[in-house]
Amino acid sequence: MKILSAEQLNEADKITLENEHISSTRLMERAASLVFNEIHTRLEGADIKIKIFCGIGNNGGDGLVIGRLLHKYGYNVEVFIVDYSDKRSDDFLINYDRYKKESSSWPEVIEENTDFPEISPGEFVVDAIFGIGLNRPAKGWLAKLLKHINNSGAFTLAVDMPSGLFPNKAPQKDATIIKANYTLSFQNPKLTFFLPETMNFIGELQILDIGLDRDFLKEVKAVAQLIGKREARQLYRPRKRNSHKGDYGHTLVVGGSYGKIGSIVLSAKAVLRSGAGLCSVYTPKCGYQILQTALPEAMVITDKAEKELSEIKPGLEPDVVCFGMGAGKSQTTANAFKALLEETEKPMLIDADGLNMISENMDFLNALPKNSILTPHPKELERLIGSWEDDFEKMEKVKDFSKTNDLILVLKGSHSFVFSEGNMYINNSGNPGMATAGSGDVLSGIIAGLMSQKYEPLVAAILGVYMHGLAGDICAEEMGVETLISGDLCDYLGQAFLALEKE
Ligand SMILES: NC(=O)C1=CN([C@@H]2O[C@H](COP(=O)(O)OP(=O)(O)OC[C@H]3O[C@@H](n4cnc5c(N)ncnc54)[C@H](O)[C@@H]3O)[C@@H](O)[C@H]2O)[C@@H](O)CC1
Ligand SMILES: [K+]
Repeated sequence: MKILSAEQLNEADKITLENEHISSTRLMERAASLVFNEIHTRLEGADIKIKIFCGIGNNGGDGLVIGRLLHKYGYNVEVFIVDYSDKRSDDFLINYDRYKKESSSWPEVIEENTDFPEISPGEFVVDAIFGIGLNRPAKGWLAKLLKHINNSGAFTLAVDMPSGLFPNKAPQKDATIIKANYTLSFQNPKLTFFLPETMNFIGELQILDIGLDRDFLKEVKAVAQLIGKREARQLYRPRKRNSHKGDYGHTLVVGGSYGKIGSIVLSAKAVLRSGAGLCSVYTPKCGYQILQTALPEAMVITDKAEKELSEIKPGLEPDVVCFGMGAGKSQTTANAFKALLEETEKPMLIDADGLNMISENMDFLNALPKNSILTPHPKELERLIGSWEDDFEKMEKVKDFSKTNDLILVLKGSHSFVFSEGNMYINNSGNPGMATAGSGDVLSGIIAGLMSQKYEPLVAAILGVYMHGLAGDICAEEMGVETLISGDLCDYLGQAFLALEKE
C-alpha cells in the first residue's frame, strides 16, 4: 500500500472532485460516514457517552458529520467546537449548520478561557481537531485541551490522524499530541504512523478507502511502500515441482567467534528454513563441534585460527555470502573481512560486526559488491552514518547513504525499513516479542537464504523482513511475546510460508 504525503492526498482529493463531478461536501459526507459506520458497528447502539472534539477545518467538518449521524442513530453524543481560529473551512461551516438544524442540541464552543468539559475514563472521545492540515505545533490552551483529553483515560478515536501529529514531518520534541487508542485514517497511511518517535500516538490503525481517484493513486509516486501480506505474496515465488537442491542455491554464512557461535547457528538455520538448497558455515575452529551438533544440515569449514576469523578461504563458490554475525572486530578479522570483500563479486549480506568493521574502516564500502545488503539496527546505523536530529532526517540520510553507495539498507526496528535507489519500503509484520537476542541473526539468514534462491537482493530484503515478522507474529500468538526467542522464529518460518500462501 502506498504511503502518501498531505500534499498528494490534497491533490487526490481535488482530482476526485473534478473527475467525479462531486462537491467537497459530498466527499466529506462519504469519508465521515465510513467513520460513523465503523463506530456504529462496534458500539451497536451502546449507551456510552461520546464526546466529539471538532476543529474548524475539514477534520472538524468530518467530526460534525460523525456527530450528526451518531445523533440520528440515537447515541448519547456531545459535540464541542474547538474554536482556535476564525478561518473556518467552507465544509466545516456547511456541516456546522446542518448539525444545528438536524440535531436537538447545539455544539458547545471551547475557546481560550472556557472550562474544558469533564471526561471520565469510561467515555468515548472522537478527536477531530486537526488532520493532515496541521501546519504548526498546537500551543497554549489548545495544547492544554489535548493534554486534558489524554489525561482523561477515555478511549480515544482519532479521525484521519491524532491531532498534533504532522503527516510528513517530525513533531517538536516537547509537542503535545493526542495519544489515540485507535486511528481511522483516510485512503492511505501517512509516514509518521510508522516512525519510532511517533508510532505510539496512533494506537491501532485502520485505513478507510474513501474512493479517491484510482488512476491518480496508481500513478502517484509513493513516499514509501507499506509491505503487508498482499505485497509480500506478490513477491513470493512458489517452488516448481520438478526441481532439486541446486536450484535453490548455496549460501555461505561467515562469522562466529569464541562465545558467539550461537549467532551463526541461528543464521544458518534460518538460511535452510527459508529454503536455500545448501548452507555452508565458515567459522573459527571452536565453532566446529557446536555447529555440527546443533545443525547437522549445514556443512562446516573452519578457519585455521581457534577463536576468531583470521583468513576466509572456504574453497567453494557460494551464490551468496552472509557475513558478520558474532564475528568480533579484531584487526585480524577486519583484515580477513577486507580480503573477502575484495574477492567477492556477487551481492553479499553484511550484518552485526561486519557493519561495525565497515564503520571503523569506511573505505571497505568501496570494496562491497554493488547491490549488497546491510542490515543495521539503529545503533549500528548511527556508527555508519552519524547521528540525526529526528526520524525524518534519519530517513533522508539513510536514503542518501544507500543511493550513494549502491547498496540496499535494511534498518531494523518495530517497523523495519528497506532502502534502495532512493525508495523506501516499510514492513508491517512483527511484534515486540521479536526484540530478543539473535533475532537479527535469523533475519540475516532468511534474507541470504532467499538471495541464494535467486530472488533479486531488493526482493529478498523486503520479503525476508516480512517473513521474519510474520513468523514472529504466528509465534507470539501461540506462546506470547515474552517467551518468544530467536530460535522459535526459525521454527515458525514454515508456518509463515504456509500463511503467506493462504488467502
Ligand atoms: N484530503 C482529502 O481527501 C479529504 C480530507 N478530509 C479531511 O480534511 C482534513 C484536512 O482538512 P484541512 O486541510 O482543513 O486541515 P485540518 O482540519 O487538519 O486543520 C486545518 C486548520 O487548522 C489550522 N492550523 C493548523 N495547525 C494549527 C495550529 N497548530 N494551531 C492553530 N491552527 C492550526 C490551519 O491553518 C487550518 O485552518 C483531513 O485530515 C480529513 O480529516 C475529509 O473530509 C475527506 C477527504
Ligand atoms: K484528528
